[in-house]
Amino acid sequence: MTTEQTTSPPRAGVGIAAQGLGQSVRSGRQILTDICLSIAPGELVAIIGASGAGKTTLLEILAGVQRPAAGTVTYDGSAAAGTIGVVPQDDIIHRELPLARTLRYAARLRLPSTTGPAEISDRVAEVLAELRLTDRAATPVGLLSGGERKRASIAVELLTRPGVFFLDEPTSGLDPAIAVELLRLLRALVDTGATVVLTTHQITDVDHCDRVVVLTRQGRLAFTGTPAAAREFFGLRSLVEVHLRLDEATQPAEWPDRFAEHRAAEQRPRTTDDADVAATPPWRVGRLRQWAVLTARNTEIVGRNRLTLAILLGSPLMVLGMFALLFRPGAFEPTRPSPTVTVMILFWIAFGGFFFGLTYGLLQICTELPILRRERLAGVRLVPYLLAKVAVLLPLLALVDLALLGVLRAMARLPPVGGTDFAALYATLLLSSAAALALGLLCSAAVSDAAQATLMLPMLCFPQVLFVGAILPVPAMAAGGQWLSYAMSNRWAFEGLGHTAGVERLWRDGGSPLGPPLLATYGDSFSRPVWVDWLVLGGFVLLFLGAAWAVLLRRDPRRAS
Ligand SMILES: Nc1ncnc2c1ncn2[C@@H]1O[C@H](COP(=O)(O)OP(=O)(O)OP(=O)(O)O)[C@@H](O)[C@H]1O
Repeated sequence: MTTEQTTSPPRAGVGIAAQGLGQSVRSGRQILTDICLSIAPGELVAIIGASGAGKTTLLEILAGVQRPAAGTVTYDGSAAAGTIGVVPQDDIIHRELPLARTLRYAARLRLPSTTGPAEISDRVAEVLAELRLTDRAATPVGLLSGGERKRASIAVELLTRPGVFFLDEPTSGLDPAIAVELLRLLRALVDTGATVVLTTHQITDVDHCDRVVVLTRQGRLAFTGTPAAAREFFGLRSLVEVHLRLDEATQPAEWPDRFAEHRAAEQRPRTTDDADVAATPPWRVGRLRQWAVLTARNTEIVGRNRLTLAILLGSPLMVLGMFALLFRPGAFEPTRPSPTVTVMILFWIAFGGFFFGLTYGLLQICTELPILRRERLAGVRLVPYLLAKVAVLLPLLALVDLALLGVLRAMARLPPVGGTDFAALYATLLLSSAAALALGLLCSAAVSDAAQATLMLPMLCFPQVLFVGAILPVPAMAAGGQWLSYAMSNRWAFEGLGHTAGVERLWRDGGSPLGPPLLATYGDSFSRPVWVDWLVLGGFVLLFLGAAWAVLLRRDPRRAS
């Protein structure tokens, strides 16, 4: 296999030293205690231990994904990790795109901005060849086999030629032959100078490694050294029985204590202080380029997923059809208006804009949180990430809002307003959709999965129906309801639409006896200049996007101890 390629600089393996690592969870339970270990540059290392022993936690701390509650990790003697590759357990790259496209986007997000398109193509081709995926380049990621997907996931990280790779259970779920092939691949990476650290449940994987780190069930270090030394230390012919041997201990600290004594007698291992290779300084792609790449990728994902696109555009059209069937024409006819119908038309248009925006945003983030988490490690920032969502979805919303207003006006369900007023109606509806989109993104950032997001939908919609002031006018609400109505973006959209549609004049001066009493009930709901409604709706957009940013920042594992 080709390992060193023409366009890539040689890789420098990174030495890692962990001192006194400890981690605890919210309940206060200690899940890792006083882990001290040293990994030399260019070693292939397996972390093993029973389920729940803390393997993933240790890997994430070593990779800088989690902050330890105690202790330090240094890379070649420095606290800065340089360029590292983290390959999580789940297959977390977008499944819709062909593999080569996925890698191109990943490269544009990870490589320095000065890297030109030809260089990116070369790098992607190199990585595909290195991971023996060249013939799968045009296959959508979702159609790759489990082993190929795992290699694809490694390929994403290989693009930057990191000096150290961390892989969480790379062989889990793979058949033994594919697992061995993957381990050989990792060995080939090590042979090019990289340091590779992985967790595994497959004890046979350890035989392919230079070093094994054994954790007890209590998250203590029972051993670190070569697999042969581990067999000798535990008095085993095969490490397959290592968990049984650990469980024979009468005290949780028995093996860690024995190992501490053994280590004290052993020669001092090569530590990172001895290391002579500096980690590559990390670079970060600029915000604007990140936004452009993410927007292009989102657009391509939406475009390739025809069914999603059909639902995104088709469901508003269905709603539009329902409105056309529900409302008779001529409710805004000045000589014979139907005041109660005008309220309903304006309210349902406002609610339609809100609902489309909300549903567009609600599944956007929660369905790709692991991808975001991974890309955050590669330097992706949250502002470009959120704005790239808006950049793709807002034009679609602009299209459906325009269709909604245009068709209803053409079918005489709206007043025959001129160009300026139509533009004002459109601006109100689009801002309302944008606020709802931002609210959807916020909720999507706050939940853990699509099921929770879907459950939130009624909770978000009900108040935007009840407290908007359409079904029950704001002056007729209880005091609490009146206060709550200020927080409903839909209220400002409904009242803004009503102002531009001229309902006050229509009810007061139109030919319906129902108009004046209705106007008395609604008070001055529609008398505000529409730009005030626009300002408020714009404020909601910023508020919800800001809150989504804050929530995502809080969820960043590197902030948690
Ligand atoms: N955020 C968290 N909150 C509460 N408990 C946690 C959290 N993260 C991990 N744990 C607990 O810490 C322990 C170690 O978890 P970890 O995932 O590191 O173990 P593991 O050895 O990788 O397990 P497995 O082999 O089953 O994947 C487990 O008991 C787990 O339930």
